[in-house]
Amino acid sequence: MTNTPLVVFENVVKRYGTFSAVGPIDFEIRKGEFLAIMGSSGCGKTTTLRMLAGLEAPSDGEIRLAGKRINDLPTWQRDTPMVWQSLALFPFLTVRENVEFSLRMRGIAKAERQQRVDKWLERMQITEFAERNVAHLSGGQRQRVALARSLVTEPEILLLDEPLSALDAHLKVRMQTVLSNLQRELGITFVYVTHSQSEAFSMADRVVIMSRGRIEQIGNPQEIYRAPRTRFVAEFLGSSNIFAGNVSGVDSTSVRISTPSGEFDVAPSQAKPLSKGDKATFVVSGDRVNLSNRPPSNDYNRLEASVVGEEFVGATAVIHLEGMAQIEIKAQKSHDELDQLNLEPGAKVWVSWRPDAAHILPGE
Ligand SMILES: Nc1ncnc2c1ncn2[C@@H]1O[C@H](COP(=O)(O)OP(=O)(O)OP(=O)(O)O)[C@@H](O)[C@H]1O
Repeated sequence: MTNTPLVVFENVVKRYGTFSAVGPIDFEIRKGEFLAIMGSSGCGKTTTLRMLAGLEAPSDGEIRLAGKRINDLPTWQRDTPMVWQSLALFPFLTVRENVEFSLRMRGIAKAERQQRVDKWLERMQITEFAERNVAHLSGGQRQRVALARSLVTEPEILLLDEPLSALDAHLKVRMQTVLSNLQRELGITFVYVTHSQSEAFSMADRVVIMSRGRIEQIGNPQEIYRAPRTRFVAEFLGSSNIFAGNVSGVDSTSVRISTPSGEFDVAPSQAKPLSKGDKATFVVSGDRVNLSNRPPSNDYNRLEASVVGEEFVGATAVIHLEGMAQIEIKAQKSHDELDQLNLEPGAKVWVSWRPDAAHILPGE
């Protein structure tokens, strides 16, 4: 992957009548990267991808591919093939004919077509099904045909719209590995739209998080997970311990924030320098809070809360608590740790955390 932008979205807006579905958005897609676009239903992910594919024209702004404006370039003149969840294979054609299709459309001679199709059938491990009708393949095999059909023209960029969402969990994970390996080996830019945090975070070099047609954050998975920019991103990632208030004091090592649930010290944020009186919102992830039935002996941030209930999540459990001013707190702990505590519903528990376990949301 390089830092050279292959695609640039500049002030791009898509309106349907008076409804603004996307934008304005500004972002770049780097050459050779695996970029995932994620967000909840209706946030504009597919519309963004369709604009890049040429299936929708932007209402405003400019999209550039390799430096050239492509707003009005028809789909068939751009090298931006797309793989959908439905795959859109031709049901009346064989695997070979499906893979060969776009080479035929480009007028490539028969001998070369055959050689390129054979290479891709082999690469996607579907040679043995070459003469079979695609209607008679399993979901995973059809996925491989769809990928071979898109990649046989060796495009610079491949667009994927929820390609794995119809597969069962096991096959999904297997196809994630196929996709990641393929992308790395080929060095082709992948733009991958998904609802799924685990898909986006396990495969992508960078993730774009969208909400209501706008970009909330763009960055690598670790950055986004450790340092969400906005309340939306924090909530989207399931980090539910969110405190909002006003800065009541600042020194070189911490910022004191006064909230309806108490006053807390938070490590200063380089992305958002704060002064007394400013509004501030911070998050503490559930796995970074400590629980105890007695007041903690350290001088960490603390608040008293009562137990609402317990939720089992495999090897850990999430304890739901409620503190002053109805603040909801979630603490994620191992079963061993929880065995030491009284967590009957209604029991009083002390919740504490270190100032550096909290993160100030710079976008709030
Ligand atoms: N052709 C259209 N006419 C009118 N509104 C549209 C059209 N296409 C999309 N929209 C609206 O634009 C918004 C964004 O849609 P889009 O399909 O891009 O969302 P999405 O994030 O991909 O959602 P999902 O994950 O459910 O597919 C939605 O509110 C949708 O209803």
